[in-house]
Amino acid sequence: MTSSVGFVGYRGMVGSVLMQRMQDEGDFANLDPVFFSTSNAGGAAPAFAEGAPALQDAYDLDTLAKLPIIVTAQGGDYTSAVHGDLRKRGWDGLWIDAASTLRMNDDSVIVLDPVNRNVIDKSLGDGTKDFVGGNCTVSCMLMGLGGLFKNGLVEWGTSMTYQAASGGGARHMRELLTQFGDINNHVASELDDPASAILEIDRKVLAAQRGGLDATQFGVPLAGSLIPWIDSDLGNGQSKEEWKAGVETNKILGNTEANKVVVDGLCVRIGAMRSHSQALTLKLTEDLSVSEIEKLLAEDNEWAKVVPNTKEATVDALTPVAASGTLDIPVGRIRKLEMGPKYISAFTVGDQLLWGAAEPLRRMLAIAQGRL
Ligand SMILES: NC(=O)C1=CN([C@@H]2O[C@H](COP(=O)(O)OP(=O)(O)OC[C@H]3O[C@@H](n4cnc5c(N)ncnc54)[C@H](OP(=O)(O)O)[C@@H]3O)[C@@H](O)[C@H]2O)C=CC1
Ligand SMILES: N[C@@H](CC(=O)OP(=O)(O)O)C(=O)O
Repeated sequence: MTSSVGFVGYRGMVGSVLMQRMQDEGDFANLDPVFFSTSNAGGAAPAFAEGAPALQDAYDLDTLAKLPIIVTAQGGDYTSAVHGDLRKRGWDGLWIDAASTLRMNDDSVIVLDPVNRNVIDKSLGDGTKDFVGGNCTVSCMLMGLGGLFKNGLVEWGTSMTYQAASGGGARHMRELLTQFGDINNHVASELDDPASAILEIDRKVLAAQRGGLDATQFGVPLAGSLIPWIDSDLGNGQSKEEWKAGVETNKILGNTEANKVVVDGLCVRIGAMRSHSQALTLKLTEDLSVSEIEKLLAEDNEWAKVVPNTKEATVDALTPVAASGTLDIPVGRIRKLEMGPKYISAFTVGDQLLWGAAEPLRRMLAIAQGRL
């Protein structure tokens, strides 16, 4: 039996990845989609959804309230504007959301079913109605390192991230590419001349970065540089993105104050396109061998791909270029650190639009409909 599902934000960047994954998996055969728009109510539904009604007004609570399930990738402002009012009028459908707005509410669950299917199933049984995708960095880390976190083998962890431009949105990705192009244009003639002096090229690049690049989205140049701060300043030296690592990891795992794992580190924006990477230092609760650790990680879920800790395998398979556009979460650079037998390093990469955003929502919808 099919049921109606409302989709808000279907044409945005995260929404488009979600729609593509749903088409790839044949999900639309199992539901009657109703598409919403904040800007084009009455317009045509997307071509891939044959027979779907015209676009509905995403702020029309009467229409939204008729649906048993709403999936939104429209963003936090939309969630804030609509979710509370819908609930106030008694709507008790399932709200599946990509935005962070509701994530840390007591009555919401952060969804990442390969890691916390038990938490999801229990909360569905208990009547939870709000299911929210996790922060992209946290979700990608837990997909790669689930075998350690889920088995209670991590005493604490620190993650140093290398986050892609896509985390800011589509305009940020465009800005990065424009900056790369502008930098190249500044030194194109020198690059064409093999005899030109590299220090002169470097001087011109720096001059462009310091004054000649459009940095409207990121605020400062990203191309050929990096930005060691992501999201807002919490006022205690920590960025909001860094705070999410600890609180969301523990909420996803269903940990309590008694068994909470401390996770903290620095979050850094780099000039990658859509895959977030992170270098981790973990203190384990046991002295496990590297091969035992690799086995636990590889066997935890079908997407975690252990990369042997060799130079060749690492540069080939453990990069944003290798991971982007795939559901694989490569995890490598696993070795014992000099600090002692319980201290290990790891490096993991994941497409932040897939496991970092769209895929957990797609799978939550399938779980809610009893298809997964
Ligand atoms: N970017 C990311 O990495 C992640 C984002 N998220 C969450 O998802 C939310 C949406 O993010 P994202 O998909 O990047 O946002 P986008 O800006 O790509 O899309 C959001 C909305 O903008 C409107 N829009 C206006 N102009 C265009 C256009 N030219 N093309 C497409 N859409 C347009 C659409 O609404 P309409 O059709 O109604 O006009 C669309 O649904 C975020 O706010 C965040 O809460 C979560 C995890 C990761
Ligand atoms: N903050 C993330 C992207 C994101 O949307 O995160 P969240 O879903 O936690 O707001 C980044 O910039 O890479």
